[in-house]
Amino acid sequence: MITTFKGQYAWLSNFKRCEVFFRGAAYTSSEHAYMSAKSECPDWKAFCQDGGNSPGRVKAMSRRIAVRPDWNEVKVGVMREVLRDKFSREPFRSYLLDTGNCHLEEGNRWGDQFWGVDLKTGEGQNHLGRLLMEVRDELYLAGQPRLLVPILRWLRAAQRRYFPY
Ligand SMILES: Nc1nc(O)c(N)c(N[C@@H]2O[C@H](COP(=O)(O)O)[C@@H](O)[C@H]2O)n1
Repeated sequence: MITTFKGQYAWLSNFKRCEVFFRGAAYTSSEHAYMSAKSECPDWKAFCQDGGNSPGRVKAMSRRIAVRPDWNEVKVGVMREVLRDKFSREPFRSYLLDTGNCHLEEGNRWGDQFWGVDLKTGEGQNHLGRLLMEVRDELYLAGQPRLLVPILRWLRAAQRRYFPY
């Protein structure tokens, strides 16, 4: 079970610098790309595309902008799209596949119970970890014979549920 995206698993964090192409633009982390979708304002897009702004600064500034009204409905889809791009490329593709079928969750101390799991309370919906496992399954299943895909998908989900290590 991987329960924190730090140290040897820091590459799973959205704050890890990497190349991401998202909706026609290049970004220097999945956090930059994800945050860019919070607003269609050209100044905001430019701010997110500027690799000189750290992921933490982009996240902090996103609290000060007028976020699109339907953000809560679309944000999981945006994150899925961003992660698919990040992990389509090496070395991240291989790093993710090499985690096998291990359970992934971003344990955190910044109180995020939506994307991760709050280490103080043990509570959290773990949407980031769930999306990472979904993208990993897609990459894994893409290399398998098509006829076996439904069975393998079911087996992987069952294995994660009963043997998360
Ligand atoms: N503060 C902080 N430090 C990190 O190291 C993180 N990985 C994150 N998490 C990311 O923050 C994003 C959520 O932002 P919203 O709450 O949707 O505005 C998401 O990318 C998390 O992975 N935060």
